[in-house]
Amino acid sequence: MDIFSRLSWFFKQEKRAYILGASMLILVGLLAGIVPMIIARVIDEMTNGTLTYSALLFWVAVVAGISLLQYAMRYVWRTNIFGTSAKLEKILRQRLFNHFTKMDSVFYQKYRTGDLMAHATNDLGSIRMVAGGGILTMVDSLTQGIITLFMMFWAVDWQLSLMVIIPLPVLAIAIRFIGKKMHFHFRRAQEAFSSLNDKVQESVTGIKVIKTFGEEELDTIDFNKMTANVVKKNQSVYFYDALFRPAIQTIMGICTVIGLFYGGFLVLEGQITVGLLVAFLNYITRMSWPMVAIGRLLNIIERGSASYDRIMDILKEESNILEAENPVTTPIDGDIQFEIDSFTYPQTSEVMLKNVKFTLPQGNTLGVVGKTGSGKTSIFKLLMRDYDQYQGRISFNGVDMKVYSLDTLLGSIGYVPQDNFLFSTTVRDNIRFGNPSASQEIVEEVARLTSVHEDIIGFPEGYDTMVGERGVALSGGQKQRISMARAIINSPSLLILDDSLSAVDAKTEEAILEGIKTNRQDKTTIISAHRISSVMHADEIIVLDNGEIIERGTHYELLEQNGWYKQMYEKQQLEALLEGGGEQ
Ligand SMILES: Nc1ncnc2c1ncn2[C@@H]1O[C@H](COP(=O)(O)OP(=O)(O)OP(=O)(O)O)[C@@H](O)[C@H]1O
Repeated sequence: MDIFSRLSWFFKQEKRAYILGASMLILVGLLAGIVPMIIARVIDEMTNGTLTYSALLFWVAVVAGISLLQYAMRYVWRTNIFGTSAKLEKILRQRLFNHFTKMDSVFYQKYRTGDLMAHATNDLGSIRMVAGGGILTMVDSLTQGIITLFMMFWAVDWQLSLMVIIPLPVLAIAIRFIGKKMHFHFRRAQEAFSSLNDKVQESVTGIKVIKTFGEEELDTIDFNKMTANVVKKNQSVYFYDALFRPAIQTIMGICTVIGLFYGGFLVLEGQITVGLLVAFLNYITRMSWPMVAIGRLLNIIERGSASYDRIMDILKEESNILEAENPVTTPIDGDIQFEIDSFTYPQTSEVMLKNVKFTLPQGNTLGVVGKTGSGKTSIFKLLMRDYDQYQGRISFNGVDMKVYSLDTLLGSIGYVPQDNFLFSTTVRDNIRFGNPSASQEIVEEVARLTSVHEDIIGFPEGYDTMVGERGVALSGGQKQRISMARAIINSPSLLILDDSLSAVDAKTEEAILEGIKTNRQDKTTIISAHRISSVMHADEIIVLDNGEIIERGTHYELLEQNGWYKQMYEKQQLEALLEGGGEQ
């Protein structure tokens, strides 16, 4: 029941709808409670021989009128209670989504995407059930139970009523027991089903890999095992489900037998009329719903509480990246000063960046090279404030980056990640994602700059071609170049190309770098790459190894240092020659 008080903020906010809905429910219950008494009266008049045609028509009209009235009232309570509960789901979903957009990398490392999706769907659905079906079940069963018991005790016979309700507590206990078992098995069946879902998703996404390894058969066996498991778990649910209704019917049957036996006796004794006995038997059948409802309500509450806890736990999570009190919102520009003494990823112990320091004057280009895992992307993550817990300082134009508002900071940086991601929309909208009102001319201009325009006009529908979630219809190089165009369209003060040229050939790479250079004369660019040709024209190049700068300088200075850079350069030159590309 605690969940109702925890949701009281919502019930207060929507009290009008709930009061109206609950009032209608109570009225429907009251009217339903009257009908058996009308039937009793008609039967008694029949048995007494006092029933006239007009009286019969009158009572039929009354019952029909009650049914119509109930129809209208049921419509009102449904729209009010169920309609309002959908609002709660919407409010929580918005809060959750808003929260997701504010959270930092640490949060996304802690929670798996699949789990977050499940919270945003299943958990919110369970909470909505509390505010909809839960409230309905509680008010309706209480009303129906109280009204029915009242009519049985007051309008029929209290002794007869007492005799009949004796088995009801047994029913309540049985329902609770079976309900608990069902809930337990239902949860296990759900878990099995969600694992099956994950499996299908993974298999479909990785189907190419599965096929190339010839693992279809094993994958199918795996899938069949999981399906069998889902069936097994569901069978347990059906087992208890099969006990549920018969248990209710049996106990209600016992109640009816007692009612008929003792009620018949009272009729013979002349203590109650036949009509009242019929009404009484009708009331007995009406008692089964409140019994069922107790079990159902407890289930709804249990699930809703667990879901509410999970959602609140997520909402309680705070981002480690906090906005400054009075953040600077003027666009960032000027020289970049990157002075990191040390940086360690949260939940790890190894220092990732050690003494990485560089100054990048506005308009210059910095090249970052180094072995895989040497820390190149880590530098970019810090520049984009993915992590704050480092020793050192990063400043733009002498102002600590933490002073800028996050929107300003990130709005001034164009980032092209290694694993470029395209949205499921047209090529055009992907390119102008950061500037939806950009004209076709501007879109084409940046597409030319990143050498992808010719490719796009060759697509079936040109710039209107739809791109799948991961751009399945496009080559890796095309995806890279579209992602680059998307980053460039806003002329960001700082452009970061994180190994973004790896899937394009040497000639295209040269054209793109040349385009960027002429287009971004007074803007700053950082390029990380495994191919030396991507960075050799930079104003400064740093070579990272194990999170430390081991060499730095211009291309020619680095060649003179005769270290890792020179070795890599010569190796790559040789490879290019062997491939027939020769000196670029
Ligand atoms: N979120 C994280 N938590 C813990 N360790 C991380 C995290 N992200 C990266 N690392 C580790 O930091 C190291 C450097 O990774 P980084 O991505 O900066 O390397 P990189 O030089 O960009 O590599 P590559 O050239 O392969 O892209 C790696 O050992 C990686 O495992």
